[in-house]
Amino acid sequence: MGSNLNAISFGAGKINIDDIVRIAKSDEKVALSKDALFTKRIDEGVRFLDQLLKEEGHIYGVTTGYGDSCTVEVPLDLVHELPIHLTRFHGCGLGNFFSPEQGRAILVTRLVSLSQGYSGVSWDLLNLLVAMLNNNIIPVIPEEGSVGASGDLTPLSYIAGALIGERDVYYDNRIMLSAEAFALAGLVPITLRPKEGLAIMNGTAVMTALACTAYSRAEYLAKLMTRITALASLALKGNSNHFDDILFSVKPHPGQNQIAAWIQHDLNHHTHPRNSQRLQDRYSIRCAPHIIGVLQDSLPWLRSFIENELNSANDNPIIDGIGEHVLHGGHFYGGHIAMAMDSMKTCVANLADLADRQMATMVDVKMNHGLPSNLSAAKGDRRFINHGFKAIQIGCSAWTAEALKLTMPASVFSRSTECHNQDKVSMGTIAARDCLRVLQLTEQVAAATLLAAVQGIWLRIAQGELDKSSLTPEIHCMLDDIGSFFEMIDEDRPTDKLLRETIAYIQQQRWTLYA
Ligand SMILES: N[C@@H](Cc1ccc(O)cc1)C(=O)O
Repeated sequence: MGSNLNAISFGAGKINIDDIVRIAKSDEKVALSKDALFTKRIDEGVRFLDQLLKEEGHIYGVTTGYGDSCTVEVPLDLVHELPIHLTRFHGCGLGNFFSPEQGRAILVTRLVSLSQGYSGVSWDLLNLLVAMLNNNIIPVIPEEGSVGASGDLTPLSYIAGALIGERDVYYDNRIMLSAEAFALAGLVPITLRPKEGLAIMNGTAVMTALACTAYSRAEYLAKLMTRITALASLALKGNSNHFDDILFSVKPHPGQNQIAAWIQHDLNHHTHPRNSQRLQDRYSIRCAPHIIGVLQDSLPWLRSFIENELNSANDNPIIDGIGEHVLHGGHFYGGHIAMAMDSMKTCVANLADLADRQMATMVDVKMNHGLPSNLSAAKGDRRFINHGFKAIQIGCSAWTAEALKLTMPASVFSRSTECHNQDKVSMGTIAARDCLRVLQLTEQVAAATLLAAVQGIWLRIAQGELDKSSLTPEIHCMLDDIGSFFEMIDEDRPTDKLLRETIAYIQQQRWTLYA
C-alpha cells in the first residue's frame, strides 16, 4: 500500500472523474495519503467513537437499530453484532451484476468518501479497501435494490459483506467467496467496528461511480457526434456555411460555439458568404451544434455535480473526531447525481435521435443528393438484389426509440419507504443505470451512422463529386483508420460483428478527437 510510490493517494487533495475512470479500467495501484491532517482525522474519529461509547454508551446506528428502528436500544453485549446484521439483512440485491470494471469504480469511489475522514472508520478498514483494489479483489454487486437516498445501502452491503469474508468477489478471472480470495492473496477479513457497517453502506458510491463512467462516455460522444456530423455533411454535399464562425458569434453559448467551430474546421470552411445561393440543409445537419451543444454546455455543471459528490463525506452520522461532534443529517441523499444522470440521459438520447435522423437522410434517395439507395455500393445488375444499409437504418430506429423511451426522469419517482423514515428518496442509482443504457444505445446508433457516413464519402469520391485533397488531415486519418477494419458494403452481408467492433472502438475512445 504505502510502498506504491507511484500510486494515486487518497485522503488529501481532490479526486476527479478521470481518476475514477482510469482506476476502474486498469489495475492502477492506490494508496492512502501520509498527510498529517488526514492521519489525525482518522485517528481522532476512531478515538472519539471509542470514548463516546465508554462515557455515554449511546450513539445512533452504533447502539441503536437503523433508520426507523433508531428508537430500539441495543444491549451493549450485542452492539458488536449490529454491523454484521446490517450487511446481512441488506444482502437482498437483485438483477444483473455490475461488471468487474464497474465494481472497481464503486470500490474506489467509496474509498474517496471514507478517506475524507468524517466517517469514524479505522485504518484496518481503509487498508483492506486499498488492498482489495491493489489485488483486484472486486465485490460482485447486484444492480438493483437501491432507492439512492439511504445511500446505496443494498448494493454497498456487498462491499461490507466482502470485507468480512462473506460475499462473492471477482478474483483471478473467477467468482469466489471473498474469504477464499483474501486467503489466496494473503489478506485477512476484518471485523467491522461499531459504525463501520453504516459508514460503508450509508452513501452514494454506486450512483456516483456510475456517473463518473457515464460522464466520460458522454463527453466523448459529444465529440464523436460532432465528427459524424461533419462526415455526414460531406457525404450529403451539405452546406458548410451553416457552421460559420460569424454566424455563431451572435449566439453565445460557448459549448455550442465550440461544436460549430469543430465542424467548420472539419469541413475546411474558411470563407464567409456575402449572400449565399446554397440551400439550407435539414435540421439534423444545420442544427447539429445546437443539439450537441446542449450536452457540451452541460458538461461543466454535470462535472461539478459529480465531482462534488465524489469528494464528499456522504454517510450518516458524520463523525468529526477532532472537534468531537456526532452530526446527524442526510448526506446519503443522492439528489445531485439523480439530476445529473436524468439530465445527461436526456442530452445523450438527443444525440441518438440526431444520428438517427442523419442516417435516415443519407439512405434515402429523396434526401441524399444523389447517393445510391440505402448507400449500397453494388453496381450494375447487382443493384437489384442488394440492400446496403437498409436493415442497419431500421436498427437505428429501434435503438433510438429505446433510448428516447428511457429518458423518463427517475428522480421524480420518489417512494416513501422504510416505515416512512425514508419518505423522500433520490432514485439516483436508477437514473445512473438508465443513463448508462441510453449511452450504450446511443453509441450503437453512432457506430452505425459513422459507418454510413464513411461509406457515403467513399461513394461520393467514387462518383467524382468530392475531391479527396479537399479533406483535412484529421478527416483523412480517420477515414484511413476506419478503412482498416471496414470494407464498403456492396454485396449484402451480416454486419453485426462489424457494428460490435465499431461500438467497442467508440467505448475505447479509439479516435483522438479535437485534441
Ligand atoms: N440511512 C439511514 C440508516 C439506515 C440504514 C439501514 C437501513 O435499513 C435503514 C436506514 C440513516 O442514516 O438515517
